Amino acid sequence: MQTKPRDVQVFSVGAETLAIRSRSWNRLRFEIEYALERGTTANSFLIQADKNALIDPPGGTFTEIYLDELKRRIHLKSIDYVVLGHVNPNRIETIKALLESNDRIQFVCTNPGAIALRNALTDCEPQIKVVRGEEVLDLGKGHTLQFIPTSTPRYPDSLCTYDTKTQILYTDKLFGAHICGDQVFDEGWSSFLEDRRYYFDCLMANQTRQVEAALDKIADFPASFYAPGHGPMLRYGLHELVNLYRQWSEVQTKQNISVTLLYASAYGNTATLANALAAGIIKAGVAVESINCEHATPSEIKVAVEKSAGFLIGSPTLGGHVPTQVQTALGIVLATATKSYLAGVFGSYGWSGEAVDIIANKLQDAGYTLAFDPIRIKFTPTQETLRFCEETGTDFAQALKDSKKVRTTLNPGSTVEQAIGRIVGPLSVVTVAKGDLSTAMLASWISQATFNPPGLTVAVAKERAIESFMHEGDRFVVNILEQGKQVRKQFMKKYAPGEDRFVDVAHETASNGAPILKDALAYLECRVDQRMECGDHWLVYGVIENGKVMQPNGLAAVHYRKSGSHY
Ligand SMILES: Cc1cc2nc3c(=O)[nH]c(=O)nc-3n(C[C@H](O)[C@H](O)[C@H](O)COP(=O)(O)O)c2cc1C
Repeated sequence: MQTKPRDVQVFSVGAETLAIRSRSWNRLRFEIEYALERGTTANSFLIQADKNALIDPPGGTFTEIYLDELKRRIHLKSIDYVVLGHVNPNRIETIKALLESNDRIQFVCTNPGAIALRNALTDCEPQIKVVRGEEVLDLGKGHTLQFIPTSTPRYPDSLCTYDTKTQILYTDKLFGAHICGDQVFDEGWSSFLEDRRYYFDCLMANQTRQVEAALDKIADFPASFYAPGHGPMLRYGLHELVNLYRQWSEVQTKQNISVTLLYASAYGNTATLANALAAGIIKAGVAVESINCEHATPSEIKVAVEKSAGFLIGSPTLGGHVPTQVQTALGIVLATATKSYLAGVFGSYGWSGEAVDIIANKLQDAGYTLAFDPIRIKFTPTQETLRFCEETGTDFAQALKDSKKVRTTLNPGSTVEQAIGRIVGPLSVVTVAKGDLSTAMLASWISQATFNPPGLTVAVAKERAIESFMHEGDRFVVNILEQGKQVRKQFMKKYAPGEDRFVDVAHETASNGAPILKDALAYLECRVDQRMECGDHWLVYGVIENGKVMQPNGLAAVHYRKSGSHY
């Protein structure tokens, strides 16, 4: 893992335009969108024309190094505008520091952005230019800024900005990726595809209606490149990624089952939990429609609930209460959803946390089944609690699929199904560990794939918890089990979200960090080289870097089946 200190990279990306990229080489935060651990960049931009505009200053972790670098390029006092693609609590620290040097700054943002900014800056009266879409901002020297509000549940104040001179479209959250590196543009763009897809799955897939609307809006602006808030700029793979965003969105819209995810979040903690739950649900092939209760109309909520088979309600506790907007949403749910809907409740709290219990009790009193114990998380969620939420989301989706009796496309009892059942593989336990987290999966869809380099493939169901630990560059161990030994039993049971898979299992740590089962016949230490999306599974190709036979006289346990419709 990289241990370089944070730094700031400055690069000219167009006439009078600098990209100022604050870089974190390590995982920046716990939110699941950072889980691939490739670091990130917080991209800010400076346009120096007759007037000077700064776009998207970074969050508090970068304030000092960012301002030091910025001061080398411009007197802070000569900044006229700060354009905000969205306002979040994180960014406020840098905004306050900018205001201390220059109280003349005019902020440019949407109306929800202005409200958030005024709430966060209680000890001053920031000058704000609210944009709704028709306004233009003339900076001189040909730089005219146009604004495109692209509100989403997660970022209701989201704003894209277009500069007519450079034809740069500043896309903020859209088209980002959490990757850190020296590369400013996306040369060899397809090599970032896994990161972009992961970012989409975590942040966009639960709000595809709004993402598709945003894509339609920005399509009208001829862009030389897209400048997202995180990761490399999009020049070479621009059209391809826009098409992929459409395709990935369409996959969600076409799912047969959907869940409505209703929440409110004053400080972002409940929203983070909502995102992790959504990622777990989506991974299991069930669509999610996220609704931020603070910004949704009653009819939007009603329509979403009517279309779905289950709902989740998330709420912080504020002043011992459920915020009014969540209460209203709850009322609509109670009036709309039949008792067959599967339900779940979650929320972040500070000390008493009544909101979650109030909602859970109301739902239970009304006769709904809660699919999991209400999740209450104190203040900011940790890496473990977010994993727990993700797995809970997956179980929730599975329960819905079971209740709807979603079947494989194989015809039970057919000759094809029986023939497929004759495909055999070594019964194994695949193990992984990352930071404090570890997990395992019983697997038999494993096969040697290459001689040079030595490599194998493992088919991992999309909803499997271990899937999140098997991205490019991740390490894993295949423990091949021995015939006649009963190791498999421990791994055949159904685990609760976050449950430790290694209790009472003799194991040690491989040089790649993953657990080796001491009772295995042999083990192979692998590095994920590629993964391929194949229907309901990911086919993971791993290069074998180390391995050992532990029982030289033993035989591999082989899994014989009568039918190809189960493992
Ligand atoms: C004005 C205010 C009132 C709060 N009241 C309560 C409370 O009564 N009980 C409680 O457990 N936490 C309370 N909290 C703590 C929040 O629930 C906690 O910060 C939580 O993480 C907020 O979740 P959010 O980020 O999703 O808004 C309060 C926080 C604030 C700012």
